[in-house]
Amino acid sequence: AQSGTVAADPQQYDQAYLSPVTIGNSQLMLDFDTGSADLWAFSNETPASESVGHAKYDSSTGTELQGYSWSITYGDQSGAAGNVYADKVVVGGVTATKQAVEAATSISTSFSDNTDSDGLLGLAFSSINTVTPKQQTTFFDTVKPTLAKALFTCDLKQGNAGSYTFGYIDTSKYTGSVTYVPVDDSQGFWSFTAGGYSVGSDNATSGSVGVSIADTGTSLLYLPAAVAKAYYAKAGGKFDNQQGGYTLPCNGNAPDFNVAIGGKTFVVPGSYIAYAPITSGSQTCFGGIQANTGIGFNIFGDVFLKAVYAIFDVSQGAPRLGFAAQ
Ligand SMILES: O=C(CNCc1ccccc1)Nc1scc(-c2ccccc2)c1C(=O)NCc1ccccc1
Repeated sequence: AQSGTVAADPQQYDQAYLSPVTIGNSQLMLDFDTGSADLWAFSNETPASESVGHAKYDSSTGTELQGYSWSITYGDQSGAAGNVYADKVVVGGVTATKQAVEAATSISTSFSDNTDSDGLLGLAFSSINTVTPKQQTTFFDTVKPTLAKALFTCDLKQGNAGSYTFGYIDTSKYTGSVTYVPVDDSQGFWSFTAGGYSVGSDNATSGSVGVSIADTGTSLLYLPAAVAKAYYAKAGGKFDNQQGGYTLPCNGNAPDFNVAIGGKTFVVPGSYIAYAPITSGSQTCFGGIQANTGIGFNIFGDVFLKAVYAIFDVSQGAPRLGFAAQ
């Protein structure tokens, strides 16, 4: 049975985390993304003008899936599209001999401009893979039958290399016990329900945060507008139309954000929520918590995930998420 681990290296401000992946004879840095289900990469089929500074998948090692194509658009209107190959993919020693690899023939500027990232490795459910005419499986679904345990874990860190494991839980990565919650995979996401929340040392938890997804591909923590408002009221932040979101002082006094999941309270340190100066050297920071307006559910992105050890587990049949303090 297979199992393995791979580093997750943070970009500036932990905007994304990138991991080394071997596809055929190419080595690329991919953004592991539990919020989408396509493994796509810059390739020899990507226009040179769009792939300056990127490592590229050389599709000559793959077997083309004739007539297959893919096209994906994310909530920020970024996206990519292209052709599909079957090729060998190795992640941290775990090998998928015939993995659908989506070679990009067109890519939006936000991906072309981010030269650290050579593509995405989707880890959401394969039900939202965009390949047509026949949907393909994610890397995790492809290797799942060969894994020691049908699960993967994510241990992201603020400003430091974290890791993903496949097939085993690294018990040295967390403290205390793991709290498991049921996952509703009907929309293709790792979706769970979060409970009450509190700000700073207040212990009076309020309201209920509600339906949420665990999304390594999204940088920030998107919460109901009322919860974001309550947080920034205590944090001395404000909604800044020009910045397109909440900002707050970078001065190190941002309160923690506490949220109950499965009856256990998890703490997001205030230092994660003073996310990044709005312009280099500014004393005003863009907030790591933002309103989920227009999204329809909460996104527990990297700002939350780097505060916990997360276990994405389908070993029990029904999918579940495990969270532990780290
Ligand atoms: O799309 C994802 C997961 N992939 C994130 C990603 C990774 C690399 C490059 C681009 C995007 N997650 C989800 S689930 C639902 C949304 C969403 C967000 C805003 C409006 C509507 C839907 C998103 C998403 O787009 N996340 C990325 C993102 C970018 C900008 C602002 C918010 C979120």
